Amino acid sequence: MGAPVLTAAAMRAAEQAAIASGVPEYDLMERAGATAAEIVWRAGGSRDTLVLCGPGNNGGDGFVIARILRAKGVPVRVAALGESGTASSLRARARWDGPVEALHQAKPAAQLVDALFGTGLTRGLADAVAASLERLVGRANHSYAVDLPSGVETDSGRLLSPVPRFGVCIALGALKPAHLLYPAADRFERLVSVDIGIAPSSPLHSLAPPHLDAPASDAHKYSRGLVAVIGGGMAGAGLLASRAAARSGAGAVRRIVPDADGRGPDAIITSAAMKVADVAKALEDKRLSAVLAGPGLGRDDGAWERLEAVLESEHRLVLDADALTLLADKGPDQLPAGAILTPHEGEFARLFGDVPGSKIDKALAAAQRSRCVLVYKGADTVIAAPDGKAAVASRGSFWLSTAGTGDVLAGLAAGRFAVTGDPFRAACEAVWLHGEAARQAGAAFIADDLIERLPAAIARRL
Ligand SMILES: NC(=O)C1=CN([C@@H]2O[C@H](COP(=O)(O)OP(=O)(O)OC[C@H]3O[C@@H](n4cnc5c(N)ncnc54)[C@H](OP(=O)(O)O)[C@@H]3O)[C@@H](O)[C@H]2O)[C@@H](O)CC1
Ligand SMILES: [K+]
Repeated sequence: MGAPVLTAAAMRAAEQAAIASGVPEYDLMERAGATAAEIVWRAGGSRDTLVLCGPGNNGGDGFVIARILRAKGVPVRVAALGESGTASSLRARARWDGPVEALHQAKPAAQLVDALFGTGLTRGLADAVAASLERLVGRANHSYAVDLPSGVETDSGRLLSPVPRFGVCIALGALKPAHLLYPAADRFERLVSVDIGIAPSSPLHSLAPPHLDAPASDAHKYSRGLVAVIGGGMAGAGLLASRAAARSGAGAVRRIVPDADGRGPDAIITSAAMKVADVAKALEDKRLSAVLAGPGLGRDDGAWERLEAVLESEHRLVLDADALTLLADKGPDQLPAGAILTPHEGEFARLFGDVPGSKIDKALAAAQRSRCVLVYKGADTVIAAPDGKAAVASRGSFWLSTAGTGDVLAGLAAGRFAVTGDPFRAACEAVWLHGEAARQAGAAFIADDLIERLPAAIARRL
């Protein structure tokens, strides 16, 4: 499992649990401030520093940071937004024995620490405050956001007012959704998560590198998983998916297509299934461990009939692309429980409509409603299971925004589903391997390049 991700409310509950177990709230603030100060000091030594402090506990952290940096000999100034309004922040402010400037009058410094707002932000910053923050971050050579960049909504990652881009974001105690969801996740270059002595637990995690197994000594192609990819008119997309499935660690891949076109590597068996009855017959093979439908399937009546045969087959299913569009048209109630669905934003909206909440909330609601594992794709990808657990993959390569990468992901998901038999685990493994293949491929790659990188990505996790 990756690092736990806590909403603002879950974070408050974790904080309350720590307080109930005997750790005073102010001790948490001192720990948070000391840990953040250590990070700033290690990177910046005695650079001229300006700390911006807000009215709540985020601001309290800022006063602790300022005090500790100053004690280390760092030239520190503090600029505050109004008075401190919580018991702990008042205490932290009282221990700062330097002057406090008004935010709008503060002069820039080489190093800027933003402790204006954290998880308690309830609305966008006033224009003048947002402008001061933008000006001071823009003039600093090094900038740090304490817990969150001020202006981002903790649970959704939305920007409630303009937010400048920071060098480092120091997540206190646990990750929050805004550390992983865009656009907030793009408001800092580097994310550091620090322990402040609370024990966060959550059904929501950042996506962790998977632990994969090499085949056992008695493995054979069927025991390792036989994948069928149901193709249609657009052979290329189905081929990309088939080739990704073939390099996913599964034992064998069959392409079931209208015409035996002779394309693809020799290791992939292509069977011609002209009629729906032929598709249904091909799906009668009990050795099939997972079936993928969608990439290149088409959207005409013939495609729908082939998809119906897939839905009736009772295999483990991965549904992507055209399959999702067809299901959105024909009625999402026909979504087969237990499948993996891999919609991008448009497909998600067509299938489930306007679901309220953050991207994580939307994915979880859709998973619950469909009783499927959702891989809600994008620059941030949310993998959600019907039982309420979710993983968020973020901060990967933006070069993945190119044709065919979705087909590769779908093929990978089918392959890993065939190997593991567990849809959530398979989806997490597929998303991680996809991201790792992109990382290895570097820049300006095409979807085919990702497939070539999959064996090395898998080898890293054995
Ligand atoms: N959880 C933990 O374990 C620990 C948490 N810690 C730290 O506490 C932080 C959370 O602190 P917090 O709850 O006091 O909220 P915070 O972000 O400081 O702001 C709230 C204040 O701002 C106000 N306000 C809101 N929006 C506004 C706006 N647009 N413009 C102007 N004002 C606005 C709001 O008042 P309101 O007007 O909404 O009534 C309230 O006064 C967290 O991020 C972390 O840094 C650590 O110290 C230790 C352990
Ligand atoms: K902040």
